[in-house]
Amino acid sequence: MAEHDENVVWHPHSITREDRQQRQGHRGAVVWFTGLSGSGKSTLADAVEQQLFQQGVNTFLLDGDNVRHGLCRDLGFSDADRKENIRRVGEVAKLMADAGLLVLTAFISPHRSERQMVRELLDGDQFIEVFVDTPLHVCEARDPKGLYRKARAGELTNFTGIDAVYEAPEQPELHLDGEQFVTKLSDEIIDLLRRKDIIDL
Ligand SMILES: Nc1ncnc2c1ncn2[C@@H]1O[C@H](COP(=O)(O)OS(=O)(=O)O)[C@@H](OP(=O)(O)O)[C@H]1O
Ligand SMILES: Nc1ncnc2c1ncn2[C@@H]1O[C@H](COP(=O)(O)OP(=O)(O)O)[C@@H](O)[C@H]1O
Repeated sequence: MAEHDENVVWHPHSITREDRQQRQGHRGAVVWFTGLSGSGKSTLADAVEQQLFQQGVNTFLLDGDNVRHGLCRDLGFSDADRKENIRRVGEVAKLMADAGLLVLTAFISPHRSERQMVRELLDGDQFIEVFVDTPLHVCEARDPKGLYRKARAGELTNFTGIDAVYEAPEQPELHLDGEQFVTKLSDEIIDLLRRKDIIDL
């Protein structure tokens, strides 16, 4: 892949992130959900987005399943492809957060190094890592898409938690017990966003 071109120069713009935040009444940030397939990332991100949207926050939800139909349709599930998936999503999330949106992302993002890469793309308090910690046996029992069954049957390889690694976050901003009720978990997230002064609802 082509590296950064030294002949391409960054162009400063007159309207700043602060200008946008002032108009919108809240800060731009990225709430980054990570966890096994079936842990509840999409469900939770959707619940949080609904609450925030109804309160007038400008939100956007980037979801692995959806992004892989478009922006990342050329990528599979090798380590290299997952890394590129997260790199692209991280860059898009950053652009959206700079535009003032409260971005929610729901990607397995199994590797610490890639989550760290996204963290470093953003300002310190703009990246909120939420670990949806649901035990593998619970995710496997839920199996809403039948993918664990296929992985166990050997019909699907490189499946996270079965024959591909999931590296749990060591110091996430929020560590959630994914077996609790969705309403309780989404309240915990909204509380954190308030405490961090990202929203003021
Ligand atoms: N091999 C393998 N491993 C894991 N997941 C797989 C695989 N193949 C397909 N799927 C489906 O793709 C969804 C995960 O995509 P992500 O973009 O979130 O993955 S990653 O962050 O790049 O690891 C994931 O969605 P979620 O269940 O919502 O997590 C699966 O439905
Ligand atoms: N907190 C929860 N308690 C019980 N079931 C849940 C919870 N969160 C999600 N689920 C269910 O688990 C399944 C997987 O959730 P999903 O949000 O698709 O996970 P992910 O996006 O991490 O793959 C779905 O059937 C969903 O309804």
